[in-house]
Amino acid sequence: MKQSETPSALTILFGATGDLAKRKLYPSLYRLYRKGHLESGFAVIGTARRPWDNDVFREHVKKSVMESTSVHDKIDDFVSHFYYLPHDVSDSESYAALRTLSNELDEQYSLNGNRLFYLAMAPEFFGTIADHLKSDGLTDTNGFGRLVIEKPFGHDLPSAKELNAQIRRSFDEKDIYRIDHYLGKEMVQNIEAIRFANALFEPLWNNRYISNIQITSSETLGVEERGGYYETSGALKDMVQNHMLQMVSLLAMEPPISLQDEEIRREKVRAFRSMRPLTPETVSDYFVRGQYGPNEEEALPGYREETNVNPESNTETYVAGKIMFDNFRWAGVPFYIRTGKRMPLKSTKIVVQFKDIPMNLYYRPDDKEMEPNLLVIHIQPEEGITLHLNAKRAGHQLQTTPVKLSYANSGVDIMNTPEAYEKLIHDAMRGDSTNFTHWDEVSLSWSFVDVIAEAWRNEKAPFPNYPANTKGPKASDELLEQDGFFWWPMNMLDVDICN
Ligand SMILES: NC(=O)C1=CN([C@@H]2O[C@H](COP(=O)(O)OP(=O)(O)OC[C@H]3O[C@@H](n4cnc5c(N)ncnc54)[C@H](OP(=O)(O)O)[C@@H]3O)[C@@H](O)[C@H]2O)C=CC1
Ligand SMILES: O=C1O[C@H](COP(=O)(O)O)[C@@H](O)[C@H](O)[C@H]1O
Repeated sequence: MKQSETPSALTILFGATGDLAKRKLYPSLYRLYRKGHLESGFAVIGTARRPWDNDVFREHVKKSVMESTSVHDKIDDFVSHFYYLPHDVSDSESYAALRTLSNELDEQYSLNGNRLFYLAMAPEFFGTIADHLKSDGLTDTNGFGRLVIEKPFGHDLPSAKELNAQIRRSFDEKDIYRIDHYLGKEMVQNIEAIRFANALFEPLWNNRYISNIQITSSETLGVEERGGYYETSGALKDMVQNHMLQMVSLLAMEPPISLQDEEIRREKVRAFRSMRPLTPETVSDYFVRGQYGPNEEEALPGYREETNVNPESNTETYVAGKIMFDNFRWAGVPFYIRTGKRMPLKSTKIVVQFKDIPMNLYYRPDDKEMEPNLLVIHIQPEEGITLHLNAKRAGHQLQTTPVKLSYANSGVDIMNTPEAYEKLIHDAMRGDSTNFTHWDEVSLSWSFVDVIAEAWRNEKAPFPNYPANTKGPKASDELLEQDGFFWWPMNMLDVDICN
């Protein structure tokens, strides 16, 4: 579908007074508006319990946009499309009022009955809201009715199944858009283009030429004010079950026969299915965990000192793991992943390490081993690609020197890079579900992660095991050392910005 073909639609936002709406959703809608993607008509109804009115809500939306960008053209026209309805999600009467307002706005803005129901609320409400939307007639229009839901989708496979069954009572799978915001990131979407639009890589994309793949997503922040949620989640469920495994599946999948959403999904699901399953006995061979402790020199608290965290908490704030695929393409190639809070760097990168050449004809002046070729995909904060090669050292017949070929989204490109949420909201409006997670992917990733979570629940860890603002527990390095590898240092891999 072309960018210009965004249909007119009413967005009904549950959780309109919340943090996600303020920080991500309103600024993203404004960016879509400024780029002209909402020209065919739009209106937004925000709902939450707070007794706000349209004016208070519009001021709130305006403020959130102003805080996120220095460009504010036509902001008053933009916010004039926003309406607020105080609403308790478990109260039937609220839905009658919502239906009346929706029908009025549908007519006023000629929205053709198209509706996007965006649930930016705690997951325990998802089932109730979906039920009411159907039983109280909000889905009963001639246009589309799509349900956009935030993570977490359950906290294990049984709860995810239950939640799925609940929302499927009211919505078909094709109308359910499960958000994984990593799939909206420009360079995550670029993984497919790098693989399938270059003659150079796809022939090498297998166990004959690749020795291992490393994905790192590190954060400098701690849990901040989300201790309550994080205690029930930990890094495994917060980051690995969704974002990390999604990136793994895009790297491991077979080429799809087209870029249609169902074709890509089919290949991702096949990749998930070929991940080697773990057992309670093998978990510790493949996965390790960590929890940050205090860093007194830098006055950083440990995880156990954070608000709403149990002082004896066994929750992991760091995970490193090795994922093996039992299929022809990847047999023997480890995919290493690691993610953690309170690390020294905010950075997400993928490193594809190629195998060494079979025989070395050159040497390095410092007697070091020649470095392997690396393809580095910089997801954030910088966006780009770097290819690490070896070239002849000028003036020396037999010596090589490492060189980098870099492409970085910079200047105009980076300013035009859509925010992940902007892209995903736009996709949901256009009915493109490629970058949303299908139930099959969710259920397979929970099956994989549940075994690890269960093993860890049953065994107390020697936490804390890394000080805040350091690179994680020793066990993470050992995981690779036992296979003869090491984590490529993040700072060494920084992309050179070419303007
Ligand atoms: N914040 C973030 O960065 C991210 C959040 N998410 C997910 O997004 C969702 C929302 O998160 P977040 O915005 O942080 O949460 P908040 O706690 O900030 O917001 C929750 C919202 O729900 C409303 N609410 C709570 N109870 C009811 C009720 N009974 N009836 C109607 N409205 C109610 C609250 O408004 P009121 O009190 O006025 O009723 C508020 O608007 C969660 O699923 C979270 O996991 C995902 C990724 C990142
Ligand atoms: O979903 C989540 O992601 C963020 C990290 O996202 P990023 O885009 O900043 O990399 C993480 O902080 C949060 O705990 C988790 O819920």
